[in-house]
Amino acid sequence: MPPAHSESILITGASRRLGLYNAKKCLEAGFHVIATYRHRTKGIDELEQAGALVLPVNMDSPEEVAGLIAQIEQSTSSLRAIIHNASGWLSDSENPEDSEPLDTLFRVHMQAPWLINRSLYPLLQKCRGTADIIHMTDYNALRGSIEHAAYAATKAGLESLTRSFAKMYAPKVKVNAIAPYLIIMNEGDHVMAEEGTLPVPPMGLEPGEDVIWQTIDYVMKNSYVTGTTLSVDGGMSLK
Ligand SMILES: NC(=O)C1=CN([C@@H]2O[C@H](COP(=O)(O)OP(=O)(O)OC[C@H]3O[C@@H](n4cnc5c(N)ncnc54)[C@H](OP(=O)(O)O)[C@@H]3O)[C@@H](O)[C@H]2O)C=CC1
Ligand SMILES: Nc1nc2c(c(=O)[nH]1)N=C([C@H](O)[C@@H](O)CO)CN2
Repeated sequence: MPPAHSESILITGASRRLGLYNAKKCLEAGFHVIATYRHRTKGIDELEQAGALVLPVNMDSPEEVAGLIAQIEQSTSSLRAIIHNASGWLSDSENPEDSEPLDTLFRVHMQAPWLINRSLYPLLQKCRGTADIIHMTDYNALRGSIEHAAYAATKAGLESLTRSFAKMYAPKVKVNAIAPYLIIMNEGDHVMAEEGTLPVPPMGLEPGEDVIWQTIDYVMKNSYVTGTTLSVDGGMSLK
């Protein structure tokens, strides 16, 4: 178990890949971790065994988000950081009359962070030093996407909330976004890579999860960075 005095970090969507990796890095750094998941995985078991408080929540449900907030308020007296990592990689619907996945991704990428940041701000204020909110957005948030327009739009909304919360919460709480290009491939990327249709950054593909942890660590250690979106894109913006 981490030291009782260690500060708490809330990270959402910690069941796999980047969320799981960065939750483990927070534990290694000596923080007490509160990790949320939707579907329990071996990774969540590992986090719990390492001393993290693991809490189930579907961020698509405002009622479940309210329940999560209440559980966090009962489990810690302060928060050092909130990392909004939970996200749905959902393709747009073929049906022009269907407003999914826009509705779902609005709730997951914007409404849930909105509710959590505003409700847990008092816990961030009780942090010994400066606290942090970090939003995981995306290289394509402001560029748009042909097949993931709802995903890109709601990530762009989250980037806008980054700047609004940064204005509201300074100087006690810094608020920043991290906008990666492709850090870890998923099914569709492997197909595109094999077909040669996946755009490759000047620094190459798949840098590994640690480049995101390095950015989180930098943001949390820098007392003067707020309201920014930090690109972690291998130079894609140069192309
Ligand atoms: N991987 C990459 O290359 C890139 C990632 N990003 C961003 O970085 C972050 C991490 O990416 P990555 O690890 O690939 O993401 P994944 O899609 O692999 O995992 C997302 C996490 O969010 C959780 N989640 C999804 N929907 C919900 C929901 N409705 N309620 C609660 N939790 C939910 C998932 O839980 P469950 O497993 O239970 O569904 C999972 O733990 C995301 O915000 C992503 O948008 C941005 C650009 C590139
Ligand atoms: N929630 C997720 N968001 C994103 C993912 C992912 O797997 N889950 N993957 C990417 C990659 O950049 C890539 O799949 C885009 O082609 C973007 N966001």
